[in-house]
Amino acid sequence: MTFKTLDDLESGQRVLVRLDLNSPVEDGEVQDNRRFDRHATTVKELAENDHRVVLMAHQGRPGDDDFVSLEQHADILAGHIGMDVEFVADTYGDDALDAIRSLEGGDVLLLENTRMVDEELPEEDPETKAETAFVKTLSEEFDAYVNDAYSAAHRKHASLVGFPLVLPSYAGRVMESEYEANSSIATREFDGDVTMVVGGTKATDVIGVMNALDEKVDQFLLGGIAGELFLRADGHDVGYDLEGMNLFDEQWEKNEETIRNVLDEKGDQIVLATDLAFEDENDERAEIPVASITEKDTAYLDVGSDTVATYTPYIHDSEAVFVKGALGLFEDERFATGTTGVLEAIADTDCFSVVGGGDTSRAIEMYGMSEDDFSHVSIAGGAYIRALTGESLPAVELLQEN
Ligand SMILES: Nc1ncnc2c1ncn2[C@@H]1O[C@H](COP(=O)(O)OP(=O)(O)OP(=O)(O)O)[C@@H](O)[C@H]1O
Ligand SMILES: O=C(O)[C@H](O)COP(=O)(O)O
Repeated sequence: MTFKTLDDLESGQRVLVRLDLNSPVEDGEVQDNRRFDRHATTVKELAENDHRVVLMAHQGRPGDDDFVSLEQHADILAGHIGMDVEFVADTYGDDALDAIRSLEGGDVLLLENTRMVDEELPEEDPETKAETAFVKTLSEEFDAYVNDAYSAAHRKHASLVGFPLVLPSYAGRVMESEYEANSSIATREFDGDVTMVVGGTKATDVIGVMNALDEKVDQFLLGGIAGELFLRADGHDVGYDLEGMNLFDEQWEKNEETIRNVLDEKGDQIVLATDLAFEDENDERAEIPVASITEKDTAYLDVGSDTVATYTPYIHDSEAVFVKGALGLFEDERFATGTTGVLEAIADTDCFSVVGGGDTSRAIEMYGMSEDDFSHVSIAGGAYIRALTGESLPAVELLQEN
């Protein structure tokens, strides 16, 4: 491990901890999710080592519906660690400082949403962030900084890159495990086949992964919105926006040439869906072979069962399988077959497997699978894709320099 961890942290200190508790919010209700459960390990360990633990996190983006206070997050987190989590609706003002100074060893306090601080969001160099009033004021109150927010590590925000320049810094347990697993595709050598399952909504994610990993990966199995755009490039009447949709055509305009080039250059490594699923006149799942599609008149919401049957042998014959992005609208049970079919094929083997993508990894718990069926289930999305493509994660690099 190339950074200091909690094993290196003397007990009984004043510790400022950055988590990523960014969660789905439905009608103002913050939804519990695996991020709370994973970060609870770090928080509990710090409290049990008699530290005065102060937590920072963000929720949503200013102006978005999910941009809310962290008050609910404190209660959800408390439920996961089985301890009180005090909340103060302030980040670095007098209320926050008073709350911080009144803590005793083993206490846990959550500060307000970091994105309510003007200096937090602009992506700036760590040196600039270290000079902000936010970082300078808070860092005076602490002996150490712990960054556990791997899934936000691609952001050059003050709470992520400002503190490591002014406080001794350590990786939390989530940071450790996510870094280890997500960098493994780049750092580990596999004797057998390596397979990547790539889907989801963003063609640029799929293109980035293929361009970065074509030397490492033997086959890319495609699905989702991105997979349909590759089918469109392959000459099929799919991957088009129908009335009222905005999933395909804008991406196609921006990426057509790149998609065609990737398909030409890496075609022997790319496996496309052989059939797709849609909602029939009875609102039920129906499937159609891609070769039989001759009209641009249907919205396809999943890859079909024949595609799963085609993809399964690749997975069974692989030493390592990495997943990024869902193969269908898995949130609707009728269109979960592609995503769950592939995940079950992975679970059936003892290959090294990493499942990533904030939305995709939710499919595991939604459909009764266990995280233990996989080597690692990442809670990161954008950060995971950057790890796979070898792009920098500024907050991780700063921990390594500390
Ligand atoms: N054919 C499809 N039609 C509509 N939605 C789809 C389809 N295929 C996949 N999706 C959607 O793609 C989403 C997952 O893709 P996304 O690009 O968000 O990847 P992720 O890695 O899971 O998330 P993130 O990158 O945001 O962490 C799912 O929520 C799913 O509903
Ligand atoms: O949920 C996430 O992907 C991370 O928390 C990053 O959130 P952001 O994309 O709003 O920076």
